[in-house]
Amino acid sequence: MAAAATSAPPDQPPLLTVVEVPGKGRCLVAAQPLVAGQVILRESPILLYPDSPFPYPRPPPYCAHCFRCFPLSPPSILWCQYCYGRAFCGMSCADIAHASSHSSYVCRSLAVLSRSPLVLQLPRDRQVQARFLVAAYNLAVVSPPAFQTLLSLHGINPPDQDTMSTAMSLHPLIASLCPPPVEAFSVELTAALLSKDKVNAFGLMGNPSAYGAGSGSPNAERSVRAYGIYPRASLFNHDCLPNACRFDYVDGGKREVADNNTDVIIRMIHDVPAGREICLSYFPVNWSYSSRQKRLREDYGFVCECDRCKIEANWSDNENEIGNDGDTSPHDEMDDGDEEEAGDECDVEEEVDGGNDFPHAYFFAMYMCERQNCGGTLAPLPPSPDGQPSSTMECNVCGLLKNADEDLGSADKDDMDE
Ligand SMILES: C[S@@+](CC[C@H](N)C(=O)[O-])C[C@H]1O[C@@H](n2cnc3c(N)ncnc32)[C@H](O)[C@@H]1O
Repeated sequence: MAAAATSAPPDQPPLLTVVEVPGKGRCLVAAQPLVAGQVILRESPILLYPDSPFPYPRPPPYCAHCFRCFPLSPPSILWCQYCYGRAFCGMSCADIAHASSHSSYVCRSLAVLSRSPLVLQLPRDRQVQARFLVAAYNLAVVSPPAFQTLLSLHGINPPDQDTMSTAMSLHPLIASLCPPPVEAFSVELTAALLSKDKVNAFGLMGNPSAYGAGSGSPNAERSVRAYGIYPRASLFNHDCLPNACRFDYVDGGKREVADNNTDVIIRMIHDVPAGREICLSYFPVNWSYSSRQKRLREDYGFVCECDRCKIEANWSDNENEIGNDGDTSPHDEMDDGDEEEAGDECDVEEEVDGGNDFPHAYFFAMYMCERQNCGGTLAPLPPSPDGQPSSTMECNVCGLLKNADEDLGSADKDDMDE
């Protein structure tokens, strides 16, 4: 086992240690006891790209740099003066973007791709993958060290058939329309990048767009707005009963302020002792055993042997398929979850009542969001500065706040923060 400390404030001991475990690769392990609600990692992305097909939607729903929703009125939108294919919420975002995520390479590429009939007839997922490839090759130009970091992340090697065929279809398109100025630009590199994206991208949840479907409705659901690559957060392995979960607050903070609103924040769900591996769930925790196993095998290349899977492997098919009503639209913890491929739900209430063969009933009762079709996980808000634990639980998908037995509603969060 090789170990290396993760970064922490210089004057404080590290919270997490990287450990190499055969069969799992790198794992993040608690370097000291960690408590419920504790923020164990806050990290900015090295790469971000929108979850939207071509062409860029008009009116644009969010800033192409900070990904915050444009305000309803008056919409202060600044179009890129070169391609008119991207809009920013002000000079500050536009200036930063032109030096990074919207460089002249991206500007030219997106302008061409947005008008290409070949691209426009691709399935939506492929178009989003084309956006990822442009963003990834751009990273090689604007930040070679960050590109090397991207390449150092885990990927399925050799890439699976699906990734290889995506690479074969997108690579020539990107090569012929706008070849990126990158050494080693090849279909193999394109496939490797797509594989890193599949395994490591986190979906950033936005509030409903000011212009989009459901706008203005208090019941409108949050949905994935963009994807980000976060190198340290990518080291968390999966467990079907995670002890930590991720949060993001894309629409939070002040517009035009570099306040890292696209950071990912990992918080502890409950206390763990030093030495315990810290894991996230790569998709909603209420997926059935067969859906979880399928996703992990096909997209992440491993067979899950966590404690929960060991128990559920012995359940009858009927028990595993409980709650298969087919109308779920869960949002993945790490990515958007291909809603059409979303897993069957396990009917939690039935299993909680069921008793002995469901030892993880407590987890579901305590840490699953109760809102229908949400699928989010609850973690306490961070402890107070003097270390007092918070009794308020927050859902990492819909933002629901719940205090012991009474719901506070997400609208009350700002009051509580003050
Ligand atoms: C996001 S990466 C996590 C970090 C990774 N272990 C590494 O070395 O970089 C996801 C990959 O980690 C491995 N992995 C994650 N959870 C695992 C688990 N519970 N059992 C075995 N392998 C796992 C799989 O190879 C998966 O594709």
